[in-house]
Amino acid sequence: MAGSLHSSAAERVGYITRLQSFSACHRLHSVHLSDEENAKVYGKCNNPNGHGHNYTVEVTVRGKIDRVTGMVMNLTDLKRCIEEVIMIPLDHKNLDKDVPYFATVVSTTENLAVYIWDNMVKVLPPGQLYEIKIHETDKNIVVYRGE
Ligand SMILES: Nc1nc2c(c(=O)[nH]1)N=C([C@H](O)[C@H](O)COP(=O)(O)OP(=O)(O)OP(=O)(O)O)CN2
Ligand SMILES: [Zn+2]
Repeated sequence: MAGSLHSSAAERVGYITRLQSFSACHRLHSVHLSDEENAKVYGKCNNPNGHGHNYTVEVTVRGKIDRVTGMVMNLTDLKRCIEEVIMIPLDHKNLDKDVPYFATVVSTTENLAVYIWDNMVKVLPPGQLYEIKIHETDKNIVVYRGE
């Protein structure tokens, strides 16, 4: 088809997403703030006893749909990456105490998305990671695209 965006020679781009749920506890507390400031900024989420979430992460990869395989990437490979980057270090963990990154970085969902992004790019083919979306609760959702 002459002039078509998707002539037979063109490559099509697709987005594939895999969902992964995990459970973890945390406390919102910044090392850059006093105890009083922490209590004021984070309220109940600064309670020293912490609290838990059942997080759901959406990992989206963008890439050319390979003509031969029909895939952007094999979802089985993405599943392996998610196991390594999300499940092993984060599931059933205390984010602040068990994950060294969060010793000095406050464990907000924004920072959790950055942590997952930074580690996911290390195990995925270059330039393929498109988006990390985290559902912290049914109502609280964070998106990070590496900016
Ligand atoms: N910008 C951010 N704000 C807040 C974060 C965060 O990660 N980024 N996190 C929290 C708390 O950790 C916690 O997630 C809040 O939980 P909660 O208020 O219970 O969640 P809901 O709003 O969904 O609950 P409802 O009380 O039913 O509305 C706080 N802020
Ligand atoms: Zn929380």
